Amino acid sequence: MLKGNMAQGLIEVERKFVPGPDMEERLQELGCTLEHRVTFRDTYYDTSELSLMRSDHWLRQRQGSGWELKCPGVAGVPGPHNEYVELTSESAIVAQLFDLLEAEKPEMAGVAAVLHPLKLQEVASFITTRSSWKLALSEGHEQEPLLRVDLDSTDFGYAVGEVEVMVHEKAEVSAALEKIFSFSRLLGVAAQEKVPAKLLVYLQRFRPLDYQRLLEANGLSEATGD
Ligand SMILES: Cc1ncc(C[n+]2csc(CCOP(=O)(O)OP(=O)(O)OP(=O)(O)O)c2C)c(N)n1
Ligand SMILES: [Mg+2]
Repeated sequence: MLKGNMAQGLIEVERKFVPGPDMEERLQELGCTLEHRVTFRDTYYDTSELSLMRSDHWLRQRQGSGWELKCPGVAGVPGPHNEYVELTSESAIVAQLFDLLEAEKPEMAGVAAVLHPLKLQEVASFITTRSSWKLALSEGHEQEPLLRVDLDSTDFGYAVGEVEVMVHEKAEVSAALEKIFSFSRLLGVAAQEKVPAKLLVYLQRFRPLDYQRLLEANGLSEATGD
């Protein structure tokens, strides 16, 4: 489906966890430094049949950073983590959308211009307040991909953390997973802990019929723990 990831987008390898009350202190003890605190709105789009989400593709516009399409990853390592290719170039996103939705691709268009012809509508919109942490690198390891931790809380009262490494190639995924798992252990995250994405909790609460549809489509039965 996707060819070289270098040109197309980065691979996000991540693991979510339930943040405890003293998580920020714990991160500092473990050598993390605060990068920033930000607040942004995410708006997700799909067809009325949820064609994108049902095939594990997630299209959103994030306030301040533009369009993004997360596509299922390529390494296929099973476990309590996620691996997605993130497309952020509008032309790559548009090309992928037309591919997925089997429509005739226009010569040139931005994502906003193709929403209507592809029958893509807003399905969720919520605000996240995030603190972003990064693990300070030891000397001589400048080449290594950075480990990041985000602590998120949403305007609908859900909090989730994630330990994340971005890599360029499939071959780097397993090393990234090692890092994520060993750091998660230090954070005290239970080995098989599975924590739902903000969007899935949003859909379950506010669009239960859509949520049900998603569950039926791709076995997300454990997504929000019921
Ligand atoms: C059980 C289960 N969980 C998640 C998924 C995938 N999924 C569900 S919603 C979804 C889209 C949202 O992804 P997420 O990482 O939760 O977003 P966020 O942390 O806000 O963005 P970032 O800043 O990291 O880019 C995905 C990939 C799945 N298929 N199954
Ligand atoms: Mg994430």
